[in-house]
Amino acid sequence: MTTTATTLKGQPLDKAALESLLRRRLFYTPSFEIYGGVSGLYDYGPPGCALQANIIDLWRKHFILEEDMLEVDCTVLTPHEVLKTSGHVEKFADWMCKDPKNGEILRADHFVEDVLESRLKGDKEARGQKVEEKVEEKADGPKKSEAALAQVGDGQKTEEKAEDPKRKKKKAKGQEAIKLDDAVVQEYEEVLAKIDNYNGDQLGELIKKYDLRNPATGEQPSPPVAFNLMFQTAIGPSSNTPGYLRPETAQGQFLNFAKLLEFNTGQMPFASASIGKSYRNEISPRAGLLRVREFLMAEIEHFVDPEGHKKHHRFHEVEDIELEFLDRHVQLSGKTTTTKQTVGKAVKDGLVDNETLGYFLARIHLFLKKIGIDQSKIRFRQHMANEMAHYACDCWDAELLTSTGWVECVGCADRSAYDLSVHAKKTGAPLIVRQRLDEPKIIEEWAVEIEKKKFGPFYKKDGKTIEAAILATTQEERGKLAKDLEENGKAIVKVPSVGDGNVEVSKDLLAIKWQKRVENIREYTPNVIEPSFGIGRILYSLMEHNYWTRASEGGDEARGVLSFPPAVAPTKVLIVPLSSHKDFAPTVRKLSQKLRSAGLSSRVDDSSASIGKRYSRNDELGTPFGVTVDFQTVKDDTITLRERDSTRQVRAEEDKIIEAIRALVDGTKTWQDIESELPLFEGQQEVEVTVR
Ligand SMILES: Nc1ncnc2c1ncn2[C@@H]1O[C@H](COP(=O)(O)OP(=O)(O)OP(=O)(O)O)[C@@H](O)[C@H]1O
Repeated sequence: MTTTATTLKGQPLDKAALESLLRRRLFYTPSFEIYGGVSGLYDYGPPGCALQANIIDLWRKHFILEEDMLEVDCTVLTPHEVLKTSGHVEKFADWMCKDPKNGEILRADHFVEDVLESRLKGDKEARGQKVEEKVEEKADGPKKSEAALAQVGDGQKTEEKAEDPKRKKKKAKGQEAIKLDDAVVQEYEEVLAKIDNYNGDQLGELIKKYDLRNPATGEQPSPPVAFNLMFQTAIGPSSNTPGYLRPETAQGQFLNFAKLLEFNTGQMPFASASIGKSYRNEISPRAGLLRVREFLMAEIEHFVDPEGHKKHHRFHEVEDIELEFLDRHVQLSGKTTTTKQTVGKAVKDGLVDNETLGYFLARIHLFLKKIGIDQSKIRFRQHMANEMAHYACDCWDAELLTSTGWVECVGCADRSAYDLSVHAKKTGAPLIVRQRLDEPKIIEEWAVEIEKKKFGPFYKKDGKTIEAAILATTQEERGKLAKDLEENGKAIVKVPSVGDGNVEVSKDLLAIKWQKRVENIREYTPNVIEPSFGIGRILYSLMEHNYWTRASEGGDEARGVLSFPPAVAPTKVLIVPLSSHKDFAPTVRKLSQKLRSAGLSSRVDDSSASIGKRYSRNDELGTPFGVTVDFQTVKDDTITLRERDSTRQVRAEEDKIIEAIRALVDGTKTWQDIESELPLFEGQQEVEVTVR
């Protein structure tokens, strides 16, 4: 697998050049910049919006339409009660520590990671080895990238500022070349491989054990404390309904489960899906779009019967797809080596727990491939036990390799029956499936019969608690109670909250009988498999994976190209009139109209720049096709069509060219097909031709 940051053409990635392009072309920009900006908040400009809309469009087709998912759009504002029940109020937190000298707030795991990595880097330098730029780093990686992009800072808190001068000092200091013992190097590497698995105490121990100090001040930060990532608010003017901005779209989907099941005429399995903004008050967001405080998520909740090993009826369609797996045992042994194998084998061998989970991992892979993510830069990493969210029982992340290392872009968790169960328990709403059985089931079991008239008056205020405890007994416990009642006329029931916890019951207050009953309906709480996509992270990775540079003809400055697949490219066609001659205007208008009618977005560039310059401007925007209107067009209605990556051109009548573009955008034809169908055009000289 690729491990270094390279462009699409294998060139070393010049991140600063890419970021300058993205800023210049207004893909995205720091929010509130003229007020100094706020870390972790970004606005998208026109190409960014179009790119995001196209990714979402493909996502909808690939998942919602393909699988008949039920789309919902739930509110961002969420009452406290809901997120308390789901466990987010208590557990949705990261570990944070503070520099005692300058008050800088640090995310504990990232701090440990940063310091150990810079020590390892210093060691490599001391040994005279080549030092690669941060390829195994997490999303909050090299902060310089964000500094270059954003120059953000809200002017309030030290940790909020992107271009923190102390950070520079920290980097400079962190890179000192000091040789470490081989055993220490190995230990550091092991810690880094399982960095996501440590809790707050363990991170605190690592800070002490390795004497990790903030390079900005030379101080050891305070012991890590939990910091809840949710933004709190109050709903309504009286402020008596506390709430939060949702940290995920999932809860709205769970709360609507019963209605969605009914909408689906009671059929299982089924999936709901939602696309919308989520909010997390990240401790120190410094990695551009990779870690922000407001971001677009696309989430699927696939509800499945837990009986029958969570089989999936379309698993056979994906079982031969090969993925790179990084399992939890490998990480725990301190390594990051992946294994390439088919999803079918991974499920068969138990590496991936079940078919439904495996099905979605493969479908995620296919989606990422479709939108143009580099195949050699995708891996699926299994969560380690401590790393898993409080609701998950197994979890795999689709990670993409970027210049800041491997970044989780899609999480795919088996949330078991956790969410539906806790909400049902709290509200009493039946978040269950009632399945009519094909054949009635005869069930033989111990059943409790309570003499209500005597039981209540006998136990008075404790009656309800004791009854609940008896009804909650297992079959085995009931068998023992039945035996005691039969032999002694009385028995002891464990009820911790009453008296000394041992309550005596007698056979005139209740009976426990061996009974047969017929069951026609089976009730169960479905399990949930949840693929959860962070669209911003995918979008940023897509930009890095599709970026490359080609030399201009004069050999001067290399020009950036974003080779997005036509389906996701922000604009599909650039229309370039040869000059501003008035004869071209009607043709350009007609052509734009026809492209619009064919559903193809286009932009006209009738500036006075050379044709080559105008094309290269649009190469930076990732526009895959260009058409030139010249004097020949006015005469015979023919236009040239230029393909962005090869810069090759064909020439044909307008309608044929529009049809060719349509086929190229919807993926039914390749450029090679078009070249074999339409005459090549070689009359036009391009400014840039060769790949550096
Ligand atoms: N702060 C963020 N900025 C941008 N995208 C995010 C952020 N947090 C999560 N995401 C996206 O949402 C997806 C699902 O969220 P999930 O809760 O699984 O992330 P997470 O495990 O908390 O991420 P991380 O460990 O990187 O903080 C992630 O795969 C990621 O693409």
